[in-house]
Amino acid sequence: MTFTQQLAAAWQQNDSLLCVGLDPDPAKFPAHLKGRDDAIFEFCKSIVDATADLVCSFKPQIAYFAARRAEDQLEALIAHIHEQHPGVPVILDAKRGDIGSTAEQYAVEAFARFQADAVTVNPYMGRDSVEPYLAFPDKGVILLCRTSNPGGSDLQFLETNGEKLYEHVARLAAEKWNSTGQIGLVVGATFPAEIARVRQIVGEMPLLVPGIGAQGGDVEATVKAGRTAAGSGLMINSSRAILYAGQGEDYAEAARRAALATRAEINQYR
Ligand SMILES: O=c1ccn([C@@H]2O[C@H](COP(=O)(O)O)[C@@H](O)[C@H]2O)c(=O)[nH]1
Repeated sequence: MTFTQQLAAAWQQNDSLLCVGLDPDPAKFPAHLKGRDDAIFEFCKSIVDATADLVCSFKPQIAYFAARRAEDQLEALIAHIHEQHPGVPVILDAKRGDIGSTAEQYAVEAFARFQADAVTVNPYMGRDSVEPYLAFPDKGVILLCRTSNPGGSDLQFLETNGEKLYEHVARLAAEKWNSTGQIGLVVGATFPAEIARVRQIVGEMPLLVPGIGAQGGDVEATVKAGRTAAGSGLMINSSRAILYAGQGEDYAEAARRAALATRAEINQYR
């Protein structure tokens, strides 16, 4: 099954457009996990097991694992998701971007080493920097388009040939680079008008939308701007607001409650 097919099945199976982001920060872990060698894996595994029936995808952010020399725990976590929750696709948030020969190695890292179903990629270096990921035909490639951070406007809002750079990225992705149907785009929930514009340009293409929860993006505006005619098309990411909904030993139950509430809020506007 391809990433796109898996995602469509998860949208339906779990009645969910929610993507839970796995950004494990040991400083925020409950006391009973602190000091354990496998704390990152254990923390994320409990969150995954408590929310897997409520999400359309999981999105581990590689920096949180690499910063702690915990890539082995990331590998184990993704393997756990595939074994225990096989319908839920994993998007590795790595935001890679480099010349083709190096991109080939990044693609192997994401898809062969970590066994991710999709990876985030920075398209700034152009088509040949994206192609090595597309050589893995079952995998998704999610390009940064209009990011959720305020500084994203510094470059993404520059005018080029009568349109903004993020619009150009969306158009390139939809009209020139996506002949295999593997591409999706990142568009921040903090900019609903731009989500609507991107949806206009790219048709039904899946959009990964971070920025609700801790970054304050408006759920109603996000869903209304980005949903497809079928009421899906979105992976709306929330990381900190779900992961750290509780601080005690019952943190996974608190995460489940937060995920349930977020899914319900999203579904209200589909
Ligand atoms: O434009 C972007 C692209 C990626 N991210 C990532 O999403 C999560 C957001 O975490 P929250 O805790 O829900 O704010 C994080 O991993 C970012 O690296 C983004 O926020 N914006």
